[in-house]
Amino acid sequence: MEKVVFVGAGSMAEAMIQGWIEQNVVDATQIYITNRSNYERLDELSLKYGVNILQKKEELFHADIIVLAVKPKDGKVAMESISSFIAQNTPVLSVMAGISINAISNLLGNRPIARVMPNTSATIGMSASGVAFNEDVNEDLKKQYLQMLDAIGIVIEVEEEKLHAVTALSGSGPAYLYYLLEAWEKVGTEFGLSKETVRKLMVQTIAGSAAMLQQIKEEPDVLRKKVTSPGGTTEAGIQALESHHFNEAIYQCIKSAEARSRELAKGE
Ligand SMILES: NC(=O)C1=CN([C@@H]2O[C@H](COP(=O)(O)OP(=O)(O)OC[C@H]3O[C@@H](n4cnc5c(N)ncnc54)[C@H](OP(=O)(O)O)[C@@H]3O)[C@@H](O)[C@H]2O)C=CC1
Ligand SMILES: O=C(O)[C@@H]1CCC=N1
Repeated sequence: MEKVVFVGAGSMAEAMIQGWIEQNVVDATQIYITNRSNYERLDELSLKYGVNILQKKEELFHADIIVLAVKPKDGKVAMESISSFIAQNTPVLSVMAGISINAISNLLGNRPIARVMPNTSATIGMSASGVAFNEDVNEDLKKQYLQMLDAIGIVIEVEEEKLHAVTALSGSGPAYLYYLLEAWEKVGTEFGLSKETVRKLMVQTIAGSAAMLQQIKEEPDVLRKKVTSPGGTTEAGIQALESHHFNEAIYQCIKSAEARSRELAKGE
């Protein structure tokens, strides 16, 4: 991989750039970035990671891979602006939520396309990514794509249709956990603990629970029951979650996010 061009240099692009550089997947000198108008951001990333700023669109002709990392609403304009500058077979990797492979090939022509749904934990090599490929991605390229995605976390190949669900679950997932932590910090400080103490306790609680699920191959409900003493504190807590319709809230959360991904796919 000689030249990787990011079209859109926002937070997801930065997460991937940082992950790829730190995991030695792509050298900073091989990465080129471009934005619509935020040149300060390009300077910032260039200074921080040593990546190159794309000077003119003609340079896209020499790209080995183009990463589309603009917001879904900007996808059409961004693709139209590069379509006449990219070589016939240059592979495209898109992280745009909801924008289908079909929509991408309609604007950029038939070519190898990977649609990826990473999450921001790519920054530290901990993304949980889903990926779908079109039929123009041959086995060698698929291997290369999977290696790149593996370097920023774990990656699971799914049917394209299922990327809506992946987006709603693991794409948005970090935000749900941060939101939960915000709520824990609010209540913990109401009980007189400092925010720092609650943060330390609960971040370790999240990390420990995730590690338990990974290392001790037991179902979440089995692990939950081991925490829950009859008539104890956890039972009281879970009962409160149930009476406040926790399951329904989570169901609606994922359903709304999945539905929004489908709307984005229709350009709404
Ligand atoms: N953030 C997340 O957790 C995740 C995001 N995604 C997906 O990643 C994509 C990017 O999201 P995110 O990084 O958060 O968004 P940001 O808003 O942080 O970044 C988008 C970037 O795209 C640039 N841009 C917009 N229009 C164009 C254009 N026409 N040509 C070139 N660059 C352009 C913007 O530059 P300027 O400021 O100059 O307009 C901006 O730097 C989205 O499609 C999202 O669905 C996927 C998984 C997780
Ligand atoms: O909120 C969004 O649309 C993007 C997709 C997944 C995470 N962030």
